[in-house]
Amino acid sequence: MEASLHFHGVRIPCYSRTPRLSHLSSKPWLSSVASPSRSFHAAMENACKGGSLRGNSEKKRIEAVLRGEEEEEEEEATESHGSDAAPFTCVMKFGGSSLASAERIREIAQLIVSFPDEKPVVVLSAMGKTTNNLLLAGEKAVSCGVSNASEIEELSFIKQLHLRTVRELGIDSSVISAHLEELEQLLKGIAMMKELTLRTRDYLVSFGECMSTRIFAAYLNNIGVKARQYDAFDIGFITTDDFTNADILEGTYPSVAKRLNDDWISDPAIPVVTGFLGKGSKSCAVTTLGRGGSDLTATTIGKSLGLREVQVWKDVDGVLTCDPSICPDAEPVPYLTFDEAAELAYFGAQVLHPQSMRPARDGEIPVRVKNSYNPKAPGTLITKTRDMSKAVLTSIVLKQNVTLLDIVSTRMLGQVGFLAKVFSTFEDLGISVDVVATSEVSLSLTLDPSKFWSRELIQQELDKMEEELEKIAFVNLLQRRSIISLIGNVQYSSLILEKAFHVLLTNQVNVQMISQGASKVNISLIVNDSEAEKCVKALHHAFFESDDLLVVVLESGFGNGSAALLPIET
Ligand SMILES: Nc1ncnc2c1ncn2[C@@H]1O[C@H](COP(=O)(O)OP(=O)(O)O)[C@@H](O)[C@H]1O
Ligand SMILES: N[C@@H](CC(=O)OP(=O)(O)O)C(=O)O
Repeated sequence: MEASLHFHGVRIPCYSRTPRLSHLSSKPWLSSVASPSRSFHAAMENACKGGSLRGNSEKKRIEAVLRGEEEEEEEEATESHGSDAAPFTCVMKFGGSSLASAERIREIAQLIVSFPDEKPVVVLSAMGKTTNNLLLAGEKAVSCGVSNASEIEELSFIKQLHLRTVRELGIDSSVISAHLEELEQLLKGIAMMKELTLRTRDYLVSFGECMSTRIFAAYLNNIGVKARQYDAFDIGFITTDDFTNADILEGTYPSVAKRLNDDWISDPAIPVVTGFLGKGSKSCAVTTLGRGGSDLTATTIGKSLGLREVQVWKDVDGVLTCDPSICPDAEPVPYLTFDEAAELAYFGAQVLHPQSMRPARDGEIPVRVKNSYNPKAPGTLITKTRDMSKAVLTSIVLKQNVTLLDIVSTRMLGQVGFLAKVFSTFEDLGISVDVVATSEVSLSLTLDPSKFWSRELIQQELDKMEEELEKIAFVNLLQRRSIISLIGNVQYSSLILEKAFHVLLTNQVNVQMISQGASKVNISLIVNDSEAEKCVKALHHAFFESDDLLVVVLESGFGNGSAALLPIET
């Protein structure tokens, strides 16, 4: 007997390759899925010239949106996504780990149709480790010579993975063949130029998401679920021009809502959108939102459409009490607030993109972190508030390889404007500060060089910063430090600190700086890199795995629990 599922009220057969939703529209969808967008081709032609995605008219349109001159259109868009007839219910975002092979893609497609009441917008990352491979291929291309560019190992790997996947899914390879050819041309261009600018790097990695979404949309159509592929840079994702780490601009929200709603109204089909990508507002070139940026794409669409929920599907059972590669016994955390999740992500938990909570918090759109390998697991639900009365510690996060800076004023006590001068130096140099502890004449702070500096320039940037600060202070720069962040309810800070310092003392670790942020969800401890993992393991054991300390782990079942620790009533 043929297995079947119901989706949007329509019965569809599992793994059938015959489209069954033709009554939803008279437009032949598959043909447009199969051909890469024209703007993409135009961009490819420009790639080695460092060209942009669109011509002048597009640039003018973006500028007009940014100036607010398309307000009428924006208002309409906002109205339409707020109405009862809103076509979409949620975003379902799948990361690279969920899309590693044809088999995984089949499972994800089945997972999507197994929620018949959902009308999702699907956001996808690149398949498996494709982004890493694209970056490696780009780096190799810089020095390998034009004649060797086609032989780069990572290029062969990317080609094999994508061609094998389309073959195994029964999709025509034309869906991605133009992209694969143009990717090879781009690598030859990089080899010829012997340089890989940040702008070209973004363009290079965009191939990953552009191909995965085309494959997935074609597969959905093949099994009878009508789908439409979108490149985010073509549907209104407007960003700053900070290549490799761009910020989403406000104009994105109404533009994306309008495009997705309008398309659905004229021809209903599940949108399959590239994660991680945008279009620079000035350059009109492809930008990326920073590693792991598809989470941000998902929450941006969630806010843009005012959806009920954003689901981010990973390869773990939700946000865990610690990075499982450090603590294999880490447990899922059932509930988090946006603030907790944002701190956790910002201070290094790879599971969520650091900026991804911002649109969700602004739009009050709940975010659910789920496991695509274990869909029945409840996952983690992230909302604006949660019952914090019993929550003490939620998660432990480690951020390694940070720089600690001790700055002591050369002037006497009471010097006015010392802190202002220090921070204006950072501002002038474009340096981001993470954790700060201060007295009147001295301060300690941590810098995260990986965020703002290209690797080759770190030392020059640090030297410049020292030179500037030494005009007003004694400066001591300490590298290879780690921030251990204790995320939870800082109302219980004495309990958390008492326990944490007991663990650190037992392990003979000296804390070099401590900071409790105004967010009331994070206490940060700075230790040497070399001791950091040992500390995290010991802290996790004490807070989450041990029952001999003065704690009891509350039931952490989804629905009534919280991953909390409480003092035992004595
Ligand atoms: N606190 C944490 N909770 C859950 N996962 C974490 C945590 N810290 C680090 N991770 C890592 O994050 C990974 C999931 O994030 P990511 O690789 O970005 O997923 P995807 O590519 O599917 O979006 C997990 O495999 C896990 O190893
Ligand atoms: N593919 C991009 C964007 C992304 O979000 O990936 P993932 O969801 O697999 O972390 C990256 O690897 O950074």
